[in-house]
Amino acid sequence: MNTPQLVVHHDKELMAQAAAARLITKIVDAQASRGSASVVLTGGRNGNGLLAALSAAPARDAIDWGRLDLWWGDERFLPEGDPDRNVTQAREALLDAVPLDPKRVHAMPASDGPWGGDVDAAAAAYAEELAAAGPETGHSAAGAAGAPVPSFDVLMLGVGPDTHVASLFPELPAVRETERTVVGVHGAPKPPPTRISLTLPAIRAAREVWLLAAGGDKARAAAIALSGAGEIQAPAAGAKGRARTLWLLDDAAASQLPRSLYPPATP
Ligand SMILES: O=C(O)[C@H](O)[C@@H](O)[C@H](O)[C@H](O)COP(=O)(O)O
Repeated sequence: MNTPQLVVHHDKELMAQAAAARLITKIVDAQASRGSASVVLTGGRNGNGLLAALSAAPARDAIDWGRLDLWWGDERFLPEGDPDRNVTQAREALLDAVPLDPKRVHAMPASDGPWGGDVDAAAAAYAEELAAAGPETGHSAAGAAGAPVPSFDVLMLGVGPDTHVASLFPELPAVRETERTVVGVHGAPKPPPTRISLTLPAIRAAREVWLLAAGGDKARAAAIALSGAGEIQAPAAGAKGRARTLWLLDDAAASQLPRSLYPPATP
């Protein structure tokens, strides 16, 4: 598995703008070489900041919005339209302003959807939707194959102060999952307690995984995850892309990284 690369920006606004520019280029290149692109969005302030920066970016419409598939890394299991749902926040930050193909916007189920309050059934349905779209097979750390998921071009993840990514929290059952690609999460320490999440095998099927961490409250998490911690204790440590793993940080989030990692050595 590849070694994470680090890019540190001065502050969170610059990080969001630079990450948005990077994402535009990535999507445009994928569309040029494969006809379409697939991106996995994350919830949280850092992910929404990136979407807002993308919305304001002059090069925004270099993207062919009708040939973009959007998926989610996790969702807060709440009713459709709830302001705390990740998809609601993404729509406000960007999605409502661009001409996406609604069939390619793969929101995770809501708690008032066809599966009602059964989060495990809702998670299984999302796994089926991924399998129907996906040629790739998820790979766990142990190499066991999960159900297929698409070969996402970019999968973004916010990083929590406790090193969680998506809704994979340290030591909880979801982070130990090696077969299923999507799971229901019960008792999450970050509200709301009931969530849907991709698992590490599904995340690791992505070509590129980008971890977004801005702010001093992320400094300890970044230092732990990048210093060889195990993925059960530090889920962010297990989030790696097949071709590339990129940590996008600001100065505050990079402030506790070991000197061997940052700043890079000069020749
Ligand atoms: O639904 C969620 O809550 C998330 O997807 C979660 O994993 C989030 O990305 C991190 O907690 C970072 O959130 P911030 O960027 O707001 O710190």
